[in-house]
Amino acid sequence: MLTTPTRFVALIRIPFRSSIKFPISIAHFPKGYPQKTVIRALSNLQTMSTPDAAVSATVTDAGRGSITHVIFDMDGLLLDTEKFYTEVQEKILARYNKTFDWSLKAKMMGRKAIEAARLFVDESGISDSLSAEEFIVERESMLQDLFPTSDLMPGASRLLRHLHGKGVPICIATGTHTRHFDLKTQRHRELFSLMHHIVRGDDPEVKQGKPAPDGFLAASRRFEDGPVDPQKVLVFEDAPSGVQAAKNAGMNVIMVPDPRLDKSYCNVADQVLASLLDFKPEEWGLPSFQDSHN
Ligand SMILES: O=P(O)(O)OC[C@@H](O)CO
Ligand SMILES: [Mg+2]
Repeated sequence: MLTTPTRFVALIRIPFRSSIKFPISIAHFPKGYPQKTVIRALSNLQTMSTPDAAVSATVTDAGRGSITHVIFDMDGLLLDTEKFYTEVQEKILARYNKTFDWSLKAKMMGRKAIEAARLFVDESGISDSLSAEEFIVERESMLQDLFPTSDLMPGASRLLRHLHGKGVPICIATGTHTRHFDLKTQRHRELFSLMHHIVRGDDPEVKQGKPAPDGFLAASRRFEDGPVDPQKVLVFEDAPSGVQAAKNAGMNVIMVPDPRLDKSYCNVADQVLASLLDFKPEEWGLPSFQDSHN
């Protein structure tokens, strides 16, 4: 169960389909929020439907104002590609009788390739045998055949089509370089054509990779009416570095982490969801879904 810190947070524990009814306990709301805002935020939460388990639902800063633009991360968030990196990195480490664990994975996710590679060889203790550059070359050759088979994450198509259909400007800001982007998205060209624009890891305006805000700030500038007030931007991310990059850009961020990621990495995001299917657009001032996925 993932929770996020208490800053302007109503930390709500609502056990679903359980006999015990916990009272809704409010951490605290900043002074001066109109009573109706607090009540609206709580009533929205009470209508959240998440099956079967108690969930710690959080809504930060209920008066944060409505979202007008949405920026999506790609790997691990829209596309189920992080598993390919894990698989290949495990194979490479096995050659050195080492195992690849999630604490190193958590640091690498979302970063530019060379930055992630340096972390990999250094923290695995193999830099004397394999340089970061050699690791990238070897990893790329192994990923070439995997990337074109990339599947969408649950709820990705539904959310992108919903927001696009309602006229909400959406785009992507990814650490992935162009050559890999084309491979990963080749089965999903029509869906990705709904994006207003796409900022990739090798974009000239992205001087530094996540957790630097460069990619999200460049993405914000390229909307029709950009640059957009960061308070009006909602970012979706799967990686700690990406969440931090969004916060560094002054934006709102929802984290949808791999369930194997230690929850200590999930306490920076404004909201944490188990899946895009659990996202409630109306909580953020965006048009609600007509369907209900569950
Ligand atoms: O920024 P995203 O799309 O997650 O790309 C990360 C990718 O470089 C692999 O971790
Ligand atoms: Mg990602």
